[in-house]
Amino acid sequence: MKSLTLENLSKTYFDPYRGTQVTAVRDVSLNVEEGDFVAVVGPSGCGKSTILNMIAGFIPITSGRILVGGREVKGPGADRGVVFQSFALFPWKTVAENVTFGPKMRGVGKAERQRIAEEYLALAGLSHAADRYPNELSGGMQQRVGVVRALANNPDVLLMDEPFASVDAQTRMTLQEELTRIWEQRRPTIVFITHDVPEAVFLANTVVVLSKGQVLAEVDIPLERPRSWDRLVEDEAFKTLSNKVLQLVRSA
Ligand SMILES: Nc1ncnc2c1ncn2[C@@H]1O[C@H](COP(=O)(O)OP(=O)(O)OP(=O)(O)O)[C@@H](O)[C@H]1O
Repeated sequence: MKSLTLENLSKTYFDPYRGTQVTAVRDVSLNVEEGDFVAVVGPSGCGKSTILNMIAGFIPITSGRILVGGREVKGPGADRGVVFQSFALFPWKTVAENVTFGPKMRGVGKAERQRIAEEYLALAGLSHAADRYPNELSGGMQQRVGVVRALANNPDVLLMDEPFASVDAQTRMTLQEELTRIWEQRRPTIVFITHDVPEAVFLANTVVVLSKGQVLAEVDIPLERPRSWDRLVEDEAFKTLSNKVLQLVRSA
């Protein structure tokens, strides 16, 4: 795992309807320490996905720099793993084969792939589903496979764009608890994008609030770990922090 640094990052799109340039991200600087967990929130259109897509290397940056472990990155790379809300597991591959697809592409041998599958499926509580196919899994299980598939590539930074937005509320809370547990065990460097303020506060060490493409605030979340909804739902510090972030988002 490595640190992630954004230096004066900006992105301008050409809007074909208006025939003008639109600045989606303006001069964003951010430092995510190695092994840190940062959530990014903000109203629709504030530039969250644009920032994540630039970090992933999926879209070119207009100006500024992105550094992973102090080294400037340009374009996509296996050093940055990405988990989206809707992503495709390979339907013709089993869960274990999906998880080890990246290692296989990198030339990792069969025995080692077997070990990786066992390790990561156990991490996600999915050992029993190793030989199933994606269409035999619930939505929540598919999201779990997506998360460990990204982790099995051993990325320096894990980028997550609303990965739990499409599952029901109950499953979503379970996935959030599992992600914090996995983060505590493995300490991947995570940037997690979400609309959902309680989700951001529950998961992260720092919540970054974006407004109109700029960083409005960085809020520290010094809540104890391990975090569970049973405990935090009635926790005064959690409520106070969530309200603080919510007010910032509403003012954004
Ligand atoms: N390909 C594009 N071409 C032109 N404008 C774009 C493009 N992609 C995004 N934008 C504009 O850039 C701004 C930021 O969009 P972005 O999708 O990054 O916001 P967001 O915070 O992720 O929104 P949401 O929460 O709704 O997904 C918006 O004004 C959007 O309309």
